[in-house]
Order: sequence, then C-alpha cells, then structure tokens
Amino acid sequence: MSGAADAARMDAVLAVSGLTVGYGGQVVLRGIDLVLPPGQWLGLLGANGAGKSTLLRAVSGLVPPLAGQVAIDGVDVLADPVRARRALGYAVDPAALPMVLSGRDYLRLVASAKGLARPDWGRSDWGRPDDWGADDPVVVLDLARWMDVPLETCSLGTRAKFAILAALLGSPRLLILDESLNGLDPLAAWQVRRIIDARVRAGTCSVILATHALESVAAHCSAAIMLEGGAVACRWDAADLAAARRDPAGFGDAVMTLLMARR
Ligand SMILES: Nc1ncnc2c1ncn2[C@@H]1O[C@H](COP(=O)(O)OP(=O)(O)OP(=O)(O)O)[C@@H](O)[C@H]1O
Repeated sequence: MSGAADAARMDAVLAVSGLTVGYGGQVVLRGIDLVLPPGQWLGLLGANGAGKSTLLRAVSGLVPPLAGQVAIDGVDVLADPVRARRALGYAVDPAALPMVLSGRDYLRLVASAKGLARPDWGRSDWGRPDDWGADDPVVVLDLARWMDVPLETCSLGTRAKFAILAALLGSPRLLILDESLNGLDPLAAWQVRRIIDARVRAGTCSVILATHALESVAAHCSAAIMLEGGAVACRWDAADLAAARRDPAGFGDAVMTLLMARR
C-alpha cells in the first residue's frame, strides 16, 4: 500500500479492508475494501440481498467477520468493540426496533450502551445546542407525546425519528442511516438533514446512507458504492455525484442499466 493510501486510512472515519462475512458457512460479503474520510456522505446501493445490511452489521460489530478488518475512527471494531461503538451511531431500520420498549426507554438503552456519562441524556449529548435551535431535539422532531408509548404503537415515521435520535446520541463520528429517511414527513426529513449536514460540513461526522432511493444519493452523497453479490460492483466519486446532482434522471438510468446487466 502507498504512503498516501496509508495516510488516508489513518485519518479515515471508517476503514474496511478485505472484509469477508458469512452466515452459517455461506459467504455473503467478499473482500470489501472501503475508506470513508471525515465530512462525507457515502451512498450504499445494491439490489435486494446484495449484502448492504450485512456490511452495516459487520461494520457495527454485530456480525463477526470471517476475514478482514474494520476500524471506526481508528479503533478496531473486533479488538475494542466498546470504544468503537462510542464513535458509531447506527439508525437501525425502523422495522427492526425493539417494539415493546417506549421511545424513551429505547433512547435510554442506546445512551447506556454508548456509555454516556449520565443515566439519562441532556441536550449536549445530541451535539452542539446551536444545531437544534431553541428547542430540545425531542420537541424539534415532534416526539414529546410519543416518548412513553410502546414503539409498536408508533407510526413508521415516528419510529424512524426515534432510530435517528438514538443514533445521534453522543455525536458519533460515523453515522449509519439504513433506509432511515424514508418514512419521515417533509419537515422532519428537512430538520434531520439540516442537522446532519452541519456536522458533515464541519468535518465532525461522516454518513453511510443505505437506501434504494437513488434521488437521495444523487442529492446528498459525495461518494457512493454499489454492492452486487457481496462485492463492490461500482464506485462513484465526488465528480460523478456532482454530475448526478445536475442530472438525477441520468444517474437513475445508469444505475438501472447496471442492475439489469447483472441479473
Ligand atoms: N441472519 C441471516 N442468516 C442467514 N442469511 C442471511 C441473514 N441475513 C441476511 N442473509 C443473507 O445474506 C444475503 C445478503 O442479505 P442482506 O440483508 O445483507 O442484503 P441487503 O442488500 O441489505 O438486502 P435488502 O435491500 O433486501 O435489505 C442474502 O442472501 C440474505 O438472504
């Protein structure tokens, strides 16, 4: 590896090398290499079953790899999972939340798993107060009246808001959004993007946006990859994504062509 590549890995918010993952002896991800620098939105694309969620689970330390390494903010996920997890915010698919818990209890659970200093949370645990304006994040996302009912009785979008708020606790260096923006109403989606964008622009956070919504990738991401059969089939850089913003329909057509060619 060159000196420049070594330096990029050292500074990276996420460095993945040779990552191979399987379930019950069946290999699902094959030798993934990925470097995510600070201050970037990375789009993660791929057909159903391509391996996106598996990659996110392996990055989060939820699935042990068969081979390869994952480091979040320079911390090896296998060697020091507790410290690595503090640098990570994983907004799980709203359908995968623990439905019997209330939103408040889910936030408490995540705060405790991240080792936040207090048993509950304070505004500063969600980043700079300026990010949120005058109100508490719970109020900004219109969640106050849903805090104490089971998540199973919340709408999809309300669950998505809790998943995102939990992920933002502790101001993580790496934020993973797994189809998280889909169910949000336009105002909530705008608030969430505004807050995350401020962190990305300040270089304090990078985001992986796993989604089937190609227009979101064209609109927000400065890099993207597409998985196919558990390997990286295509990469887009900042110039490619700038072109995609000018011509989102053309970007969509190009992705469709790739997906159809690989069937
Ligand atoms: N817990 C599991 N046990 C066994 N196989 C699994 C498990 N989870 C996923 N797989 C398999 O791994 C492969 C990749 O699945 P994964 O969920 O990572 O894909 P994905 O790209 O996230 O798909 P989608 O877009 O449908 O969410 C699929 O073949 C799937 O059947």
